[in-house]
Amino acid sequence: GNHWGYGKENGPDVWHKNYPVALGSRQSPIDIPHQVSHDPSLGPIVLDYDHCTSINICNNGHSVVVNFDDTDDRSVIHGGPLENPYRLSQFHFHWGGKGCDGSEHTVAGNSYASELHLVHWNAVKYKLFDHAAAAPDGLAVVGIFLETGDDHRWLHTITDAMYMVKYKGSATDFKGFNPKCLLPSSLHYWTYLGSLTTPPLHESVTWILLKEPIAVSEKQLGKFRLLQFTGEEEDQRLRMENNFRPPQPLKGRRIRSSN
Ligand SMILES: CC#CCNS(=O)(=O)c1cc(S(N)(=O)=O)ccc1C(=O)O
Ligand SMILES: [Zn+2]
Repeated sequence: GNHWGYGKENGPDVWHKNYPVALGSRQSPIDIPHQVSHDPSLGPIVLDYDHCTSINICNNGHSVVVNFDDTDDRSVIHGGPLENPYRLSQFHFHWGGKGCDGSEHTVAGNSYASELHLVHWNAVKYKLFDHAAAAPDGLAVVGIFLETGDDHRWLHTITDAMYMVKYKGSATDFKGFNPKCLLPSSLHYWTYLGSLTTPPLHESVTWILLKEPIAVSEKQLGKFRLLQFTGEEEDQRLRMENNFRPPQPLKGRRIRSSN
């Protein structure tokens, strides 16, 4: 059928036909304006990833995803706007085409080359990820902007594995990767209540966007674009790029800044 994607016929502008919440009141991504209210009561965000266990890296036809064992609390984030610890489930990226930007959130109207999303779920309140993913306080996604510059010394482990997951539906072992190595030096952040940026677009995400981008090289970004939206058996070979949803209406929401 007409599965959702990022093309002309199945892209963000028509997602609302199958996912009416696309027109809802807390959709993501958004543009972060110049002036955001600084909330002194917002504490630091804490990422406890020391015992995290990555399992595999896969191409789900929309992005490249690294999945984690989230059967216990070995890697969680807490603090900041969160009332519970949230368990790391997976991380993935959104990016543009050659020379074009591809972040989802924008800052004062400016896009970055790419955006990394670390997806966490509230396993204190919800038994299953899917339950949390549909609950207003179910998910917490940390967003990190990628800008082009020097090579990122740790991103190589991910870009080097991409030739193994070129086609939709492919996966390969990817153990022992700790995403702490992808964090910028500052954990200052913006936070607001939003949604998944892909269908089902559930309004279940507390977004925590780090202000400081990380630098990756054009060469490393180029390896993302070797991935394909399509499966090995499909005759259409669609390069995986521009897999980002544009900013959505703020609809009166408050965005808070940590400091
Ligand atoms: C039910 C359900 C669900 C959502 N799954 S996800 O949170 O891992 C996710 C989150 C996001 S994002 N861009 O909103 O963080 C994108 C894609 C996915 C995904 O299905 O792979
Ligand atoms: Zn995402």
